[in-house]
This record gives sequence, structure tokens and C-alpha cells, in this order.
Amino acid sequence: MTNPNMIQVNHISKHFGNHAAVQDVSFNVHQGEIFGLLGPNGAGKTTLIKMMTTLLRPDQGQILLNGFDTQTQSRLAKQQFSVTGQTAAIDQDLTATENLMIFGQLSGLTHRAARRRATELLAAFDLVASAHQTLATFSGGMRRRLDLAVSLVGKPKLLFLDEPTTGLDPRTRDQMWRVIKDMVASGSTVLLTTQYLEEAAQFADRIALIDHGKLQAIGTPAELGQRVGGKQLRLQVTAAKMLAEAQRILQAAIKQPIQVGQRSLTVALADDQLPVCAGLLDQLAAAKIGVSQFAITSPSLDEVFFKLTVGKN
Ligand SMILES: Nc1ncnc2c1ncn2[C@@H]1O[C@H](COP(=O)(O)OP(=O)(O)OP(=O)(O)O)[C@@H](O)[C@H]1O
Repeated sequence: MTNPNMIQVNHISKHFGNHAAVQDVSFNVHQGEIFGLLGPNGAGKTTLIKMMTTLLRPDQGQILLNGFDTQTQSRLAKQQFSVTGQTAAIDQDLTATENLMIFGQLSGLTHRAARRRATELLAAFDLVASAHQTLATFSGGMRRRLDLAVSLVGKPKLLFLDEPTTGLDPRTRDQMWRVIKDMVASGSTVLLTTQYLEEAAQFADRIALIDHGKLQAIGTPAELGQRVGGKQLRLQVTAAKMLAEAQRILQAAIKQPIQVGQRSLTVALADDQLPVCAGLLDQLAAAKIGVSQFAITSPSLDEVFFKLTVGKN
């Protein structure tokens, strides 16, 4: 059974004592998506993941994984996903290959298929040279790679990754992302949390911003960018005496309030005004106005994050 929504979170709430960790959160994750859950420390991301992966029971609401209810059909719901953070279940005295093979056989692969899968995963995570070392000799980054490799053994339809790249060096982060994107290309759905906003902006198809247990915003990185004001045009002239004429030309083309600096002009741009910008450069040149900067910028996800979340502290 497949479902266009791999995850359906409907009006979920969770309290710890009097503290509302998650409050009436609803969202869907579509099949084949990389979906990012973002929020400041203590926002409720881990609590949400724990409820989605059946480790915690919500006080209210319903979660469906590939159509199966995590509370009333928990056995079937559990069969739909894999989750990272199983390092505790990995045996320190066994080698990387042996660990992967055990998990492969536990997930129903034959001995031969488990060996083949272990070989594939060791190659994907650049662990071939360490394949026969015991885990006790592994560095933190190697462990994290093996942890993700273990969670991919059974080629899960749905993968939960709680901060998969935190603390990893840039090369290892790239490796992680390559494997995650390969998983998605072969049909898996990924929900992840990350502290790295630029990573979420680059890799996630959609992002949900959580703060104080509540869903603050949801959308593609570009849609979230629009929430804090959309694109801007910034124009800088080579000499301050040209500014007034440049302002007149800009104002005639774009009828929005202009922010005037010493040598710069900044104005908000609607998407349909982008073609106007090309003509503007010609008009400025015709008026012999020297331009030292002409840039169209989108708000970064950092700006979105700071604008839409207030954090705990
Ligand atoms: N078992 C628990 N008992 C009591 N309070 C808890 C428990 N687990 C989480 N909380 C509280 O619920 C809130 C949400 O915590 P959660 O771990 O889900 O946040 P998070 O967004 O994952 O944060 P971080 O980015 O720091 O990991 C926090 O205020 C936290 O202190």
C-alpha cells in the first residue's frame, strides 16, 4: 500500500507535566520528499520525531505513516520506517561489516544478500578501508556514518534523521547528503532535523519551522523566503552626485518605496518585475550614471528563521 502522503501529522499535542512541548501541530510529508524540521533548541523537534517513530504517545491527535496509524496500527506503522540513532544497538566488539550484516539479516535479508548490502553501504560511506575494524577503533564521524548506513540496510521507504550532519566535517556532510539524495532518487522519503539552515535551504524540498511547540511556517525554502519580504534590488552608484537621477529612473520603473543610502538604493521586487531590471541597466547607462553594484537578492533562510522564531532564551 502506498500513499501520496508518507507522513500525516494531524493536530498533535504533547505535554510533559504542565509544559506543552508540542501544541496542535499538523503537516503532511509527501512521498519522495526531503522534508526539514527546523527550530531553535527546545522547539519540540525531537519530541515530534519520537511521536512519529512511536517512541512517545501523543496526548492528542493522530499520526499516519504511509497510511498506518502509529497508535492503533503501531506494528504496521513501525514497518514503514527506519530511524538513525541506533548506535546504542551496534556492537563495539564487532567489525563494521559484521554489524551491517547482523542488521541486514534482522531486516529479513539472506546471508548472501546481507553481505552484498553491507559491501554497497561500506562503499557509499567510504568505510571500505575500515570494514574489518571493530567499532571500538572508530572515530565519531565514522560511527555516525555507520549509524546512517545501518539505518539504510533495509532500504526503508521512510527515513527519520535527527540532526544527521551535526558535528561532521564538511566532506563527511557531503557524503551523507549524497547518500540521502540517492535514497530519495530511488523512491524513499526523508524527514530530518538540522541546525544548519543553509543545508536545509539547499537540500530540503519543504521545511516546517517549529517554535515553542507550534508550527510557525511551512513551505519550500523559496516560499519561506517570501514570508520575510521576497526579493530586493540593490543598486549602488559610483558617485553620490548621481544618486538623485538614479533614484528618479528607478522610481519610474518600480513603484515601491525606495530605501536611500549614501550611494545606494534598495527596493523590494515582485517576481514579475525581474524583466524590468534588465531595462533599468540600459536606462542608467544612457543617463551616464556609473553603477558599481546591481544585485537582486533573496532573503536567506537565516533571516526567515530569526523573523519567524523567537527561541527559548
Ligand atoms: N522527557 C521529557 N520530560 C520533560 N520535558 C521534556 C522531555 N522531553 C522534552 N522535554 C521538553 O520539551 C521541550 C521540547 O524538547 P525537544 O527535545 O523536543 O526540543 P528540540 O526542538 O528537539 O530541541 P534541540 O534542538 O535542543 O534538540 C523542551 O522544553 C524540553 O525541555
